[in-house]
Amino acid sequence: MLNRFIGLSAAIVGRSSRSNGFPSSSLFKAGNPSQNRTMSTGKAFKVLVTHPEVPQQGIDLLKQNCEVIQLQSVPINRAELLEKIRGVDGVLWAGHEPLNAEALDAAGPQLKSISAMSAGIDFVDVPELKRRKIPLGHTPTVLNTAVADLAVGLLIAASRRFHEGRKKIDNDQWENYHLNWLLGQDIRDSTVGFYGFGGIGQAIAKRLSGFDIDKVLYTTRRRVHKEIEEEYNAKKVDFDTLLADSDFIVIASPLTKDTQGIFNATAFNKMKKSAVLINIARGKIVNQDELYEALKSNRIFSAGLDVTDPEPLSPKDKLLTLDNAVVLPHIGSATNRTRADMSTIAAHNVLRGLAGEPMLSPAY
Ligand SMILES: O=C(O)[C@H](O)CO
Repeated sequence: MLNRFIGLSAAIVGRSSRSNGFPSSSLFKAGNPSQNRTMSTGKAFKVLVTHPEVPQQGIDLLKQNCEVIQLQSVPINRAELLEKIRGVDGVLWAGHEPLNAEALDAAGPQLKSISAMSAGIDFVDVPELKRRKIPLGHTPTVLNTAVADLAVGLLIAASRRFHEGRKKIDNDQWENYHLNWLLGQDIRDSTVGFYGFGGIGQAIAKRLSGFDIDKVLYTTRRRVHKEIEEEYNAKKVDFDTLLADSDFIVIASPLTKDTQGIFNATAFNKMKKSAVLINIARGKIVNQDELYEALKSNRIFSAGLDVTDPEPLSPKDKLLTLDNAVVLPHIGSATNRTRADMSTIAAHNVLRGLAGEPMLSPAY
């Protein structure tokens, strides 16, 4: 029965794809007539949901077929997690708590399906999961638009000095009698460079095409499809060219051992003095001390960061003292609809893994 349900859900996903390739969460709500006709009431599996605030859409989906237990503490209490994970068949892993051998050992050998409720999986010991042949899902794509919207917001805020302007008001330094007061960088006719040009990068490029930018450069391991390059007037370049030629650089790549710390003093020294750096990916891709120096000395113009190293960032962090750094607390995917969709996709991943079928969004 579970197999029949999951097969049907795949068909629903296929039929209902929006432009980002993911379904509307409303199609998966309990009470959807298509589902009710085919759902089993049997609770064949036990699934742990690692966070009490996972949106109901995902929980309802799991509950139709599984016994669901849910952690109760926020922030996640590791001891509670290690206790409640014991004996479960599947896990919807929400949050960035380390998913490693300790957790897998605590679960036991029957564990057969896990999905993160995030796009990034840098908190997962992937080799360990692979070694144990446990499939892992995640939730990319569905958060592209929310993260892209935020990236554009950061790009405007950092290039037009929103943070500094607000501080001027707070400090009673309103000096607009100067003609060159708080002048920023233009977006029109600019070159925007993407470090990483997957779904999120492309969603940002799509939005920026409405800002009359001149061209898009990107640095990735593999070239994107020719049609995508044509759509965004995008050209693949090496890292040094990206740094030297871009007016705006947007970091939109996963954190890996190759990308960790790649935006360092050497990189900043190759950038234009007028360049604006945006990071919506992971804080550790940037060497934050060296970014601080580059911003403080005006070696680059400004930065807009949704992610930092570490997170949470201390309120006393020196980065926050800078006029030319706009810093947000990692809220790229934080919209109601996106969170609901993430829970839905993660629940489908878990169910499919339990059924021994390919996940909707496998992480490997
Ligand atoms: O990776 C993700 O899903 C976002 O950064 C939120 O964690």
